[in-house]
Amino acid sequence: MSQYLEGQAAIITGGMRGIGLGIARRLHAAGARIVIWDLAVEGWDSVGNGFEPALRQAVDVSSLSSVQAAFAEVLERLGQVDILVNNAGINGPVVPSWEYPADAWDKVIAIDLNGVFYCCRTAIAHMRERGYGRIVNIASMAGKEGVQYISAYSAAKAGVIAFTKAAAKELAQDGVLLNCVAPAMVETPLMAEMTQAHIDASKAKIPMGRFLKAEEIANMVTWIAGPECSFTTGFVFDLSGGRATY
Ligand SMILES: NC(=O)c1ccc[n+]([C@@H]2O[C@H](COP(=O)([O-])OP(=O)(O)OC[C@H]3O[C@@H](n4cnc5c(N)ncnc54)[C@H](O)[C@@H]3O)[C@@H](O)[C@H]2O)c1
Ligand SMILES: CC(C)C1=CC=C(C(=O)O)[C@@H](O)[C@H]1O
Repeated sequence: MSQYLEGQAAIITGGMRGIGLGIARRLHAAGARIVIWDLAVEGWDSVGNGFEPALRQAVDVSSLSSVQAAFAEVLERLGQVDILVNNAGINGPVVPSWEYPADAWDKVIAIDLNGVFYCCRTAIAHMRERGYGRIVNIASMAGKEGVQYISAYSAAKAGVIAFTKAAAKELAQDGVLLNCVAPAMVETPLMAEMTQAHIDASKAKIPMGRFLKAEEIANMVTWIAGPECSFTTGFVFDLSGGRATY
């Protein structure tokens, strides 16, 4: 029996660690050829990570030219892109919005929102031509609810959700499906940037009473990224342990 994503080519941004690495590992196990995009891609540990990507590229998703150059190389090397997972992201300062430094705000929006747009814009042209594509954007519960003291992050993730819905409607008849996932907290280096008080408060909101695991996101993303997800586009799939039921 063939694997779910046999032979498909998948780009995962921010794939060197954390949630992105978990998604890359799971898509690889489903048969996909993996392209890792991250700011730095040295020091890949094939044994520890459990697989070898087809390609690793140093890409800054907040730079359209960096994204376009890397995408062109992927097409040269792999011939196609079936799946794009926009996972790269940063948190930024944990401060009240009226004290939020403007340059830090711009950086969070540049990576967490503009980066998703740049990668989608670049991949969509190719996917439309082929009449097939699956894009999964990693948003956050913070984008649905708005979380205090991380206003730029919350705004960027809300933007990712709205962008996904808008573009999904534009592409609904082209075979290119865009969806988001909205995870609650996962224990990664990004979470460690929050204050302990915020981490505790976030956990307290989760009826299941525990943090989410990267593997749980990866399992959901794998289905959304494949052909069995055929009549759902522009949707926000929650991973919230019962926190969000709307
Ligand atoms: N950890 C959580 O609790 C949580 C919850 C919900 C959503 N998310 C989202 O999941 C995604 C991954 O988060 P994580 O916890 O694994 O974070 P992480 O910090 O562990 O990993 C993020 C990766 O993105 C890369 N990256 C950062 N800026 C980049 C750029 N400009 N270009 C390319 N790569 C860049 C980093 O180098 C890193 O490898 C993020 O979008 C985050 O917002 C995380
Ligand atoms: C910044 C990041 C680790 C983050 C903050 C808040 C969350 C929440 O659920 O309230 C998380 O989902 C996560 O995105």
